[in-house]
Amino acid sequence: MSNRDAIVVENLTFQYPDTETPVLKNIHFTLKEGEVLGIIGRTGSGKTTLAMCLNRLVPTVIQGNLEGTISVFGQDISQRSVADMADKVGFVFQEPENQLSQMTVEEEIAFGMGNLGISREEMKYRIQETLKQVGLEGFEKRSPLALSGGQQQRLAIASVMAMRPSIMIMDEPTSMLDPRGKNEVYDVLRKIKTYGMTGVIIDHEVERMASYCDKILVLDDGEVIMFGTPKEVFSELTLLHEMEMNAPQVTELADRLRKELQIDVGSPITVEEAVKAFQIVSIK
Ligand SMILES: Nc1ncnc2c1ncn2[C@@H]1O[C@H](COP(=O)(O)OP(=O)(O)OP(=O)(O)O)[C@@H](O)[C@H]1O
Repeated sequence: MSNRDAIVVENLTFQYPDTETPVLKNIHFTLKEGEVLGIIGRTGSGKTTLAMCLNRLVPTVIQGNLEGTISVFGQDISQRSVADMADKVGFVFQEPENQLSQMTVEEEIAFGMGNLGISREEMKYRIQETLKQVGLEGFEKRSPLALSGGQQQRLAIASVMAMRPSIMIMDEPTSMLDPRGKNEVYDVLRKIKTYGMTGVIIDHEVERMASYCDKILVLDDGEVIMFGTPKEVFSELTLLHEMEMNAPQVTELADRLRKELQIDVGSPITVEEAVKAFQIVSIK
């Protein structure tokens, strides 16, 4: 992992024009290049607004009063337009149909690149490359509307990846999908991560986030309540429960085993960690 700061957010406060109080309050965090940040929090806590501040959708398209600074790879983005940010910060939305607008899969991937002035040859190369990365080779001539939900979301991811942004933001990319679709998308995200992608993902899937994310940020009523590794954040069960959130089920189970049966297996956050912890306890 690189030591370069990818995103630095300092004193970020944002208020929509028609609300009485800010929806984001004095937010601070730093994300290193190659890290993936997971943002969690109950509904209305400000997750989407925060994500949209990072690519300037807020406050340039969705307006309001923004204070504080956001730097992307050392550059203050306060004077940038959304178009200006497109090749630096890619955004994948919750509902793929809203993002897909073209007649064929290859046209869909070419569409975003078209705005960046990329040559035809390079576009052809990138279409093949990204289709391979998301497991949609052979689908070039298909209509995006004829794909399954998981395939559509992978196409939406491919069309953002083809623009080669340094940072990918994904706002609940699996919330509209069934378990199979969710698995397909996370399999792709894991693969992309191995290329050193810097990412920000909003999701309610704490099990998947525990193993996928490097850092977790917990938002509540516009404030950062916790920021740390998944282990640090998901070990704070009392705090999470106060905010009506849960840790991964294995962490919840370990907590109940300790409290109700006095069996201490620590605080595993993934099934793999839990299995190891149980092995140690059963050997003892
Ligand atoms: N354009 C807008 N104008 C005024 N208020 C807004 C606007 N968009 C969002 N809000 C309000 O800002 C708060 C934060 O909304 P936001 O969508 O960022 O939260 P969220 O954590 O992403 O929620 P969810 O999990 O439901 O998607 C909410 O109270 C919401 O009603």
